[in-house]
Amino acid sequence: MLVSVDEEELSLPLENIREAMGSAEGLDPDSLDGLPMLSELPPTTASYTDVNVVPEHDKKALEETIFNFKGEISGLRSKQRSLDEKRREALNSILDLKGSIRVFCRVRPFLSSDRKRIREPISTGSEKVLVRLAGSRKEFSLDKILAQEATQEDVFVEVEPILRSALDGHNICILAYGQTGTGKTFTMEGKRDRLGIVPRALKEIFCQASQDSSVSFTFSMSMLEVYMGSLRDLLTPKPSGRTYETAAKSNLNIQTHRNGFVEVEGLTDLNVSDFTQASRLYTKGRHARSTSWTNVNEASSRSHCLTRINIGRSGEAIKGKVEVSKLWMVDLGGSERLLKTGATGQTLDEGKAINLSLSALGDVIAALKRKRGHVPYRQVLAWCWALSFNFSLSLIILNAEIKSVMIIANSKLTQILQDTLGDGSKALMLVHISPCEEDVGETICTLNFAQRVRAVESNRELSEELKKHKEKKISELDRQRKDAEEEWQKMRGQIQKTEILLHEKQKLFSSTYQLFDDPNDITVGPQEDCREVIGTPRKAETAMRKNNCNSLPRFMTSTAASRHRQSPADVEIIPSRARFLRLDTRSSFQFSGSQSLSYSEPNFRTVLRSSNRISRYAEHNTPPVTDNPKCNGSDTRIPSTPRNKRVTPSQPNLRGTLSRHRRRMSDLV
Ligand SMILES: Nc1ncnc2c1ncn2[C@@H]1O[C@H](COP(=O)(O)OP(=O)(O)OP(=O)(O)O)[C@@H](O)[C@H]1O
Repeated sequence: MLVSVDEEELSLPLENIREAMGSAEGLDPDSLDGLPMLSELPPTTASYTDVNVVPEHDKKALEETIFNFKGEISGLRSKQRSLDEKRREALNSILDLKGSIRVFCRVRPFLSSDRKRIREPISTGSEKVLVRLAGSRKEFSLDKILAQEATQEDVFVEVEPILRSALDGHNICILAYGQTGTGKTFTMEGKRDRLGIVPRALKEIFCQASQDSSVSFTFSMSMLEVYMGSLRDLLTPKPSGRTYETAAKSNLNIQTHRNGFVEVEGLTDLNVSDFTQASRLYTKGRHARSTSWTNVNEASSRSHCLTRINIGRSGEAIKGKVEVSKLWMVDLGGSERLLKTGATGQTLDEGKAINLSLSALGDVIAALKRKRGHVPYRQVLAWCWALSFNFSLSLIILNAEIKSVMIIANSKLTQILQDTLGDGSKALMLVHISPCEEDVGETICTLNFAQRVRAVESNRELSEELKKHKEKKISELDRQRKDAEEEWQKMRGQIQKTEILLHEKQKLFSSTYQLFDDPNDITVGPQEDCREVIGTPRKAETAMRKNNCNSLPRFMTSTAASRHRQSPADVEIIPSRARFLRLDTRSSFQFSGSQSLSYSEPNFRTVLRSSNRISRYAEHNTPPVTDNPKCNGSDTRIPSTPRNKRVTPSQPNLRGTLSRHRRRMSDLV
């Protein structure tokens, strides 16, 4: 057998050859597409009489290239980590400067059922809302106003930075507050074609997590509802023989650990590894809530619905520690003015329950903003016991007990949220208002509440000079954050490209020298585009490895006997020890590590072709390297979820029933 080889080319690393060939044909040397097939390489001059004889120095060159690629990847990764650190610090400072509890206002557009007047009572600026009422005007300043025209996308853009902060390890709480029918559920859940914050956030966190290979993320999800003092688990499995109603009504206890960590005892907490799973659970939770709505009269707008994502972070970037943070997304019950409505009985109790819990929430947030020593998470509880005592003195024990049970239960909302409203956490409250004249009274109540939550900072109105200074600082930090993010993305692109080259070399090395992939080795291809597969990086990596492994033809994968010969210890030392492996361990199908070999023997040609096809197959099956893939939950398509499993709002016919249930208290007068 005669193989002709250019001896000089044998010592050239593959990328040099590629570069030379690429530039000769006007190709981008970085691109793998358009590379000539090995079979197309021109014949060379040197010749060997036996195919099994491959110069040792060529093997060394290949090993060195692999070694260098690994070094390059680890250097890039460490740069990426420090950039991520910079980005996190900048983002955190921005959020702190803007305020750790921010209040936005969204104005609902007019609905076809609304009576529209020529002169609208609400006018908006970027941070101000003006309300006209009987000849007087009242102005409210908030952090951001989302006018009637604001789309779901506009809302999500404002929420995005705080989500990033959740992945960075902070406890986060996003709350939708407002009068019944002003669009809280629309903002949080959305509609099929206009997804709300929760489904977008689920998509965004998995997408962002899949891009960060320096941290390993784990996610789990829970959903519950607070209705008239009972906590209802919305993801509990339905036990056979019991209606969901009975199963879900189990009253759960809240536990506060010494370190301040709050846990709802017995609450279903399910691991989720990708967006599809999470959205499936979210749909289940929403339906559970819907079911109870149809069965329990008036429960629709009389409850708070809470979705929690627990985020676990571990890995090199956080020095081997495991950190857990929480993201709460809350659709609060509708606030009502009880005196105006003149409601009685159950409706009055529900209204009181919601208003009390909302007022307790306002107290807690206001206290936190004032950075008071005592935060009244349980203030309502103390009050309730005093009330109960007084009443018992007056021998109205029964009445007092009923009231105290209700009040205790209502404070549960603030108890559950206490570790996401305290130090180091960040909260965003989206207050919703109606554009209608007849709702102006309730609109003012809502905006007063919003002002109260924001009161302390706005009372300390900064001077113009200080305001400018603050804005300058924020934009400077924002630039730093964006620069770090851009650099990080570039690094990511470089890592992906180097990983592809490394992977090719490793494959070439294994196929040539019959060594097998080291399971602990960096043998990943490019990271998958999160728009196609949204999962945790670890999962994506595993899938990629499997894919790579399966892409080898059978004769190139290890047999039981060869695995036995090649102990794991041998495999682990590919870069250092493999170069000393004897040539006689190679099979007759092996060829030199350098792809500059030309050949004339037909069998050899077949092997080379199949090897080349493998590499091309791998390229086609790995998603393209995107320099800056956009995660933004704005892409509302959910490609991989079957139609019947997609996140959808409540069924229209059910919605019809619900809207009848949604008795507006103002209509009861
Ligand atoms: N920004 C918006 N754009 C279009 N439609 C909206 C918007 N906001 C609310 N709506 C519509 O207004 C109606 C009431 O909204 P929604 O049910 O979200 O109110 P809510 O505040 O959640 O009420 P409740 O307190 O009873 O739960 C729905 O039909 C919804 O589609």
